[in-house]
Amino acid sequence: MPWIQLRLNSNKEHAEPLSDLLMELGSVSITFEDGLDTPIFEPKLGETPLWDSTIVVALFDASEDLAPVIEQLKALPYMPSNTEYKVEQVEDKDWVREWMDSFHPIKFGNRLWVCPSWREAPEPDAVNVLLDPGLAFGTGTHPTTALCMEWLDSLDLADKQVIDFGCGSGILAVAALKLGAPHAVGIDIDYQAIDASKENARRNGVEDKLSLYLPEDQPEGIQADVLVANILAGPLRELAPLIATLVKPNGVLALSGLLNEQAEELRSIYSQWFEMDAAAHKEDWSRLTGTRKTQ
Ligand SMILES: C[S@@+](CC[C@H](N)C(=O)[O-])C[C@H]1O[C@@H](n2cnc3c(N)ncnc32)[C@H](O)[C@@H]1O
Repeated sequence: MPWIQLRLNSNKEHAEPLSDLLMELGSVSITFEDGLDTPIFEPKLGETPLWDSTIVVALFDASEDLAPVIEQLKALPYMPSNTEYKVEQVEDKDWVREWMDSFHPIKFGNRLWVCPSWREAPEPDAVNVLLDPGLAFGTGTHPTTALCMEWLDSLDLADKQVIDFGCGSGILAVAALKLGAPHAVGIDIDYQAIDASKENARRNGVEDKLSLYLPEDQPEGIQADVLVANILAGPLRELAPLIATLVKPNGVLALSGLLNEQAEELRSIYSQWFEMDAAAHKEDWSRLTGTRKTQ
């Protein structure tokens, strides 16, 4: 179906009421874009923080006449008189198909591959994780995930219990299981991540070896030989004492999701419980690893 979109500049205060009005006026979807390249890195779950300069983009069926819509917007008391109302044709594409075409197998370290579930594995005898991320984060294309996958690939996971804290699509837990870990626990605050992880474990034939929990359901006293947490600096800072208790003495951990400038602070916090190694970097992102002290 062909589409048109109306694009206009707004701000933090007015973007939401404008969005509500545009939906009432027939828009089928609204997107907010950053008007001034001021990225928001760590929004809380369920929150949609907006930028001081927010571009509102409203999608309409191409048969809609946008002139009366624009007239109603112009009449709003808070709409600046110099607002530009840009009407654009939207190229008609199969967006799911487009995304699927752009997602290719990726190799991490020496033996580990992530293959989209709809593609053939380039090395059938390698350790292949078949993945469909669904609505959850974790395709392997992001540097924070890649840093964790490379670390897992470098470990001998035979006999090792693994915790994937912030499991998203389950990519790290499933990779650990396919690399030989006998059991893994995935924990995430987002139930869509729990669903996606379950499905990816099933797709890879390791569902019997993966236990998944929302944090409130996590059993007391669980501990792992290997813990990987790719969840951004804020939660890693807040959860440090808890994460430390989840790792056995002499167990190892990897922390990812840190910007390079955040690594030193996190390294110092986790040094209370872990002998920390030098950070590894990929683009703007760092990974910290360490070994749990025995006391
Ligand atoms: C960056 S994604 C990582 C997903 C996947 N592990 C990967 O490496 O690609 C972070 C995940 O952590 C989850 N998360 C964020 N804060 C959390 C918390 N306090 N406890 C558990 N999970 C959390 C998010 O819901 C999200 O799925």
